[in-house]
Amino acid sequence: MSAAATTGGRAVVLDGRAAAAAVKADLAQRVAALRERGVVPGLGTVLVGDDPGSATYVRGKHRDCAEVGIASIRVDLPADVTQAEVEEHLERLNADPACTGYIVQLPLPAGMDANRLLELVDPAKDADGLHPTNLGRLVLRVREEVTSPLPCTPRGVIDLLQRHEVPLDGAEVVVVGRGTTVGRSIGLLLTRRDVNATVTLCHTGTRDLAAHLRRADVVVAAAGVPGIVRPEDVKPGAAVLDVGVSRVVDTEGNARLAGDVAPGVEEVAGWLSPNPGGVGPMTRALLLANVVEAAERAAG
Ligand SMILES: Nc1nc2c(c(=O)[nH]1)N[C@@H](CN(C=O)c1ccc(C(=O)N[C@@H](CCC(=O)O)C(=O)O)cc1)CN2
Ligand SMILES: [Mg+2]
Repeated sequence: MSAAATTGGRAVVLDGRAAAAAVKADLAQRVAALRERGVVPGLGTVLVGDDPGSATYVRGKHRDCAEVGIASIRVDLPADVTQAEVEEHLERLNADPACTGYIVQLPLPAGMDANRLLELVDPAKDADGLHPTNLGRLVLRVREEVTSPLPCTPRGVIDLLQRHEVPLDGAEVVVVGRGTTVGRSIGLLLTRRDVNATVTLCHTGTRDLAAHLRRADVVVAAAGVPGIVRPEDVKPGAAVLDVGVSRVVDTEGNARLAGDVAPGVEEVAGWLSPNPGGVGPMTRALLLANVVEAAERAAG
């Protein structure tokens, strides 16, 4: 990406909206080519309960699908649906030829066994790249091309860094947070031989987070803890990606969303992916990429 927008501080913005638009423009052409061959990629979403954030993200996914020509299948279920009923819906999506990929929106209501549901997704239709078979393939394939779906947010983080030519070969990457969608798997991608970074995964049990952050060339902040990455802990010139998001209520009772990166980091970092406008749009774009790639593989 050539235009080097800045954050108002010294850091160059890792602009996820612009990068996602480029990814989607490429996908739209590939979808058109598939459609010419009679293949229509279709994304299914399974949303359980009434979490407003999750509902917004799912709506956004279907808007994205319409933008690139992917068909949409929505399964919206009430919060009191049983585990067995959700599992039946997944079996239906597994069997439905119109659905070439699908996701189970996370988090699920308390009491639901999310891991069991993720394991029920047909690995060939696993648009989130979170099925154990696909994560296992990533573990095995350190050198050769991975031809199974990859986790969307980690893929988006690396794509965003590479588009801005942030050096990763031999770089010290510190990931903060060990959640399912980012922290647990991003090291598997960053340590593949074609990327070749060194990765430290920090979490709530890490004794001295600041010491890890201070030597990082790249920080991936995905803890969901507002402001956990402070300017005084960032190495000058480092790349910082603000992935985590939390809802905070200020002293006047107004709710707002807050990222994991504290104000002032833009004065120290060399690159900064903002929140919003950084990794979030890339997560959505790479989800579409997984759907298109699955349809291309199925079409042969
Ligand atoms: N099954 C999944 N569940 C969840 C995932 C996931 O990848 N798969 N990630 C998050 C939620 N998420 C997608 O599902 C997601 C969150 C936020 C954004 C985003 O683009 N955010 C914007 C800001 C909000 C907005 O403008 O609407 C941004 O960062 O600019 C995309 C995807 C947890 N669950
Ligand atoms: Mg973002």
